[in-house]
Amino acid sequence: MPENKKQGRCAPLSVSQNFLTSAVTINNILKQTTIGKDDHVLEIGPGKGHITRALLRRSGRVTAVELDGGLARALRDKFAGETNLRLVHLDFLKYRLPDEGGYKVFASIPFNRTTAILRKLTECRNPPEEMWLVVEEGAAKRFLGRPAENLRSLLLKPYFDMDIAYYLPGTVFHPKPKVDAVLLHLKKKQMPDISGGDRQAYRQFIEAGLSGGGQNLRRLFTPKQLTHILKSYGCPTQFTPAQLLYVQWLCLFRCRRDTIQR
Ligand SMILES: C[S@@+](CC[C@H](N)C(=O)[O-])C[C@H]1O[C@@H](n2cnc3c(N)ncnc32)[C@H](O)[C@@H]1O
Repeated sequence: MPENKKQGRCAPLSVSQNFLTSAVTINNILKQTTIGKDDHVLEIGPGKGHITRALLRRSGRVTAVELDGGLARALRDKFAGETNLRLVHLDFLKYRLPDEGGYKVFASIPFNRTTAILRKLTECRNPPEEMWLVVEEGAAKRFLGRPAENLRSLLLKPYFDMDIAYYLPGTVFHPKPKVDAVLLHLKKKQMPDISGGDRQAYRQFIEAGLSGGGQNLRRLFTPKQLTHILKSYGCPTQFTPAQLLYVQWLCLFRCRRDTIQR
């Protein structure tokens, strides 16, 4: 089922309208970033424009994509004459990201669209150099592979360094959401751990390896190979996929790829 759909319908916009209005909080979280006057920043879901205003002060130019018609109209009025701002009234999932050139993303995004938004940003042809996304704390931990690696964390880690840059209690939002939020930071790796040519094979390896409780992973290697690899890379000999760390998955993938190529 598509991430944003429940019983075939998109979740209503109203379920994710938690606005960050405090200028102090917004400035505190912006201080965690590298955003400066040379940067083009993409904001997803500007809402009432509190973050947009702070981004305009700090960056070179801002593109803000808002789905809600009423908010988009109010933003046009609020920022009339602002030449460094491009406002787009559109579903971000349908927005065409820049094909080339560097850009950064800073956004307090709708929690119910987190995975779809992150996939769009990280799986496109020209991902942002850096992203700071206000997301639900639980979701951020899953992307970081805490407490255990999972499909999403393992597909992100070859290409992005990730960390939690700031913790935001629910009380800083209006209305207060049911969960706490964090500022998730992703930085594109200059040298990805997986080359473009291996991307598809890596994805298939991870998908196969995570299913079947470790049996599928074992079937990809001879028992001798597996014993050797597990020992060399410090993996437990009786493992479940959830016990393996990202670096161990990476080593297993490389061994498998080299065996096939030999
Ligand atoms: C959690 S609110 C945050 C608003 C604002 N950034 C703030 O922090 O005050 C999410 C915003 O994203 C907008 N939004 C929801 N889904 C969207 C989508 N698919 N594309 C663009 N904007 C979306 C909502 O209308 C809302 O303005």
